[in-house]
Amino acid sequence: MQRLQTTSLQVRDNQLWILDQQALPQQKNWLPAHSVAQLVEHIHALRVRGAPLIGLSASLLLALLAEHGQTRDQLAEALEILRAARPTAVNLMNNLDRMKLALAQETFVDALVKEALRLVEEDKQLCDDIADAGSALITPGSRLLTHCNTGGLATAGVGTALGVIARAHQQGKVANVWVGETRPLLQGGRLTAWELGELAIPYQLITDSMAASLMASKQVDAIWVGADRIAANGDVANKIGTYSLAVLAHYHGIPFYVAAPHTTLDRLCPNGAAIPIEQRAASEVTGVAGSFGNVQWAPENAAVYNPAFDVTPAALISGWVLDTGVVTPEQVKLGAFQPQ
Ligand SMILES: CSC[C@@H](O)[C@@H](O)C(=O)COP(=O)(O)O
Repeated sequence: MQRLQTTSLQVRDNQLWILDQQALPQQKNWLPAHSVAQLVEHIHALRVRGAPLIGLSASLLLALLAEHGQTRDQLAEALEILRAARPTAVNLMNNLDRMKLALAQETFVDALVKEALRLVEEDKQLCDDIADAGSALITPGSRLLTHCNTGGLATAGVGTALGVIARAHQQGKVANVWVGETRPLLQGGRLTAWELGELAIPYQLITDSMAASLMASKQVDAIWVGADRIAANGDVANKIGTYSLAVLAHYHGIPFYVAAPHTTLDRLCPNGAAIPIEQRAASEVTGVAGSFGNVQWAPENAAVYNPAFDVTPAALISGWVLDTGVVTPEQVKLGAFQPQ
């Protein structure tokens, strides 16, 4: 396969490499994702993360394995293992459905490579289209709040919610970005803060629990988040903490927007209650481990609840900003996301 480089994925020497998003921003380590076992482990450890990126990395790996001579049966098995690597983000399943069609073709090696590269190119365009549609909703002088990381690290392009913010910044409309640190794994504090710094966009980092008082003191004009899955009724699964921001925004009369590509839509999922929510290890809540060091603050064997995502009901969302344009609450009620 040709050489390929996005912010956090690389194909070189006919192998897949990933930028370790658990070590950022302190370390910039490119790690091998040469086998299904390696990539699945990276996804579980959130070294590869962000709904679009997970789907793209799995598709690229399948194509590379095909080029390395794996049989159709081996690839079909690999595809199913990759599909199960992350339950909440539907982009993975959507991308792999397309790869499955390519695998069924007679010249499947060629078809898989072309399809994986097409998915990467499409994702860049989806991000650009979301950024165009979303930035039109942002008024000059805006103070925006975002959660988790939805930027170039999480996609092949400029990102989703963060792409909107970056585009609006280019248009001179962003006064400040409030970045929620996003406990427990700090995707906001580590990744979004880093990306905003690289883009020279003014931001201030807050702990998640500071959002309410910021809104009460009228320092937030709009909230922009991404999505891991959008159900047919408009409910949205996204990083844990998104729902509390939506409730707070509703109370304070602040617009709350969800930005995502159409590959995040799951028309067959009737509502948020049907979205599987990944539960994660207690150790993520009882302390920190990894490139920050190894610190445990909770008592040994503390009981922990650690869902990775929550569901924001459609009723709290002001608009779903897709690559196809802005979908309003009225359009969602009339069935815009229902099976076609
Ligand atoms: C463009 S990324 C969209 C979502 O995947 C993002 O908002 C999010 O919740 C990411 O969670 P993460 O667990 O860090 O992958």
